[in-house]
Amino acid sequence: MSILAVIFDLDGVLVHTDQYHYQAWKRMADEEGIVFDESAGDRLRGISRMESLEVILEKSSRTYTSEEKEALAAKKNGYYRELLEQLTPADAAPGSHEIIAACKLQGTKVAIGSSSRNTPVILERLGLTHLFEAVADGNEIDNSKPDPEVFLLAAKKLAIDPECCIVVEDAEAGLVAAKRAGMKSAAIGTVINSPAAADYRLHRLEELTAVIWG
Ligand SMILES: O=P(O)(O)OC[C@H]1O[C@@H](O)[C@H](O)[C@@H](O)[C@@H]1O
Ligand SMILES: [Mg+2]
Repeated sequence: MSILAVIFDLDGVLVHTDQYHYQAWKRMADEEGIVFDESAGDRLRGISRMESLEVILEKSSRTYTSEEKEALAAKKNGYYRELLEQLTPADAAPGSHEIIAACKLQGTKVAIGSSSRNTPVILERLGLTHLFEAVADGNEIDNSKPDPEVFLLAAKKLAIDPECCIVVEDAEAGLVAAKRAGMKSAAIGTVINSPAAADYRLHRLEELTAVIWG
């Protein structure tokens, strides 16, 4: 089955906002006196804001009410949005423009499949919004990765069969979601070193051209 569409995860694939997520959670965790480090940060890749908070609170000695949790998540998102204000088109990950341009040239559709509710803001700041035929994000789904919902929604918006899509992901949760969606997957970033459910491993985004077109 040939590949007719590429569905890109956003944070940690097309832009380094995975680092901003980490910094914003770290600021919140420090204020709460909760231990949080980069390996814990890797567990948050791909999962929703509230699920991320639950992972962080596992290390807390006290319990939080749901109102307190909402307040902590909102605080983190405020810190994160402050960091997003620094983003410019120059912050698109190396190779992003090239791989999107190659897809356009070949007639391969491109979409975003992200758990983030900040996706529209990030794409705007990067000046990338107009390049995607479909965007599926955290504002439109009930279940975040590893559930396949966001990728299936992207494929539906593209009107392309899931089996003709390849997902590019930096998160274990996202690779599992791609598999559950019946899609191919390519891992990039630190996840390439773990026994993830990926069909391909990329050291650079440009390597995707060889995966799709040989
Ligand atoms: O808080 P946001 O922007 O809606 O992001 C939700 C999730 O978006 C994903 O893209 C990130 O990998 C996760 O770490 C994050 O928790
Ligand atoms: Mg990601």
